[in-house]
Amino acid sequence: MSIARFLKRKAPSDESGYSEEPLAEPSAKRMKPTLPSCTFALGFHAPTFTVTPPSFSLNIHSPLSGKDIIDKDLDMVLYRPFLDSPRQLYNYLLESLPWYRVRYTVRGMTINTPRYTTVYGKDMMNGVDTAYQKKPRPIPPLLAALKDEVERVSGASFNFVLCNFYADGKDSISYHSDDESFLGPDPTIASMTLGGTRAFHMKHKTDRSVPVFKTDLRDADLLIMRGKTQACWEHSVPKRANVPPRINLTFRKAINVRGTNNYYRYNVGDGPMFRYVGGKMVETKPELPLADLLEKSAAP
Ligand SMILES: O=C(O)CCC(=O)C(=O)O
Ligand SMILES: [Fe+2]
Repeated sequence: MSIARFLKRKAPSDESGYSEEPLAEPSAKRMKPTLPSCTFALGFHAPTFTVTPPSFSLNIHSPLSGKDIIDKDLDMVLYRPFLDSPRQLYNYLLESLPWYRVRYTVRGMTINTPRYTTVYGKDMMNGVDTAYQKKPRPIPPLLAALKDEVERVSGASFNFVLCNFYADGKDSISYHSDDESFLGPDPTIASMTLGGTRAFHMKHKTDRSVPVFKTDLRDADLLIMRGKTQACWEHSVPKRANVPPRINLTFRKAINVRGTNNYYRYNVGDGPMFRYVGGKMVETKPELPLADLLEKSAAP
């Protein structure tokens, strides 16, 4: 559904659960999903988004079966596909989410994050908002519904959804592991792909005799990384020529305030916000109405 079509609708008066401030920035037990196919009512309170959310079905693929990917210190399960008919979800997230291109400084060096990011959630300490450097944003109902399904399948629980958008092959994430202490020991991280296929590489941190693990991640894939995977391996999405755009959602559990502060700092940041309008990213402000944005996107 296009944003233009959303615009014609009025916001319901009870759409009060969510508003965005101009923000300055797990060994899992596998379970069978109890609902092989679910229809979600997709209430989605996007920031400053004064339109009624669309309603469409998200169908968990049935029968759902995961493929184990096991190597030295590596413990993963790949559900391919996790969802049937993911296209609407991809389009909706791309057009509804506020995106950021975060720039930050470490040891005097300016780093430009080479992809669009955004984040929702709050750690399990669940402090008052004033305890945080940036006000945590509740997970919108659509992403919360997806999170519920991912929790059901992975047996893990999550309180954060990190979103990446790789607009083209120049966008990437370099080798890293999601092993910060604020995730607790041996965190389970669930990673969902929507849209284009991208290469996904993994390497053992210390044992150079273990071959690099190379796969691709495809539309509607759900990769669950667990056990010692984060402690012992790094993963990356390398730059590529001529690849289609891709959204990645990662589901995680942060155990303390430090995790929340870290996630907002590096996935929202202090810079401008972008929206995907009329087929491209347009720099905007949270308060700018979508009609203005559409005009801006139409400008040459
Ligand atoms: O896009 C992906 O598949 C990986 C994303 C990732 O590793 C991260 O956000 O930490
Ligand atoms: Fe990661």
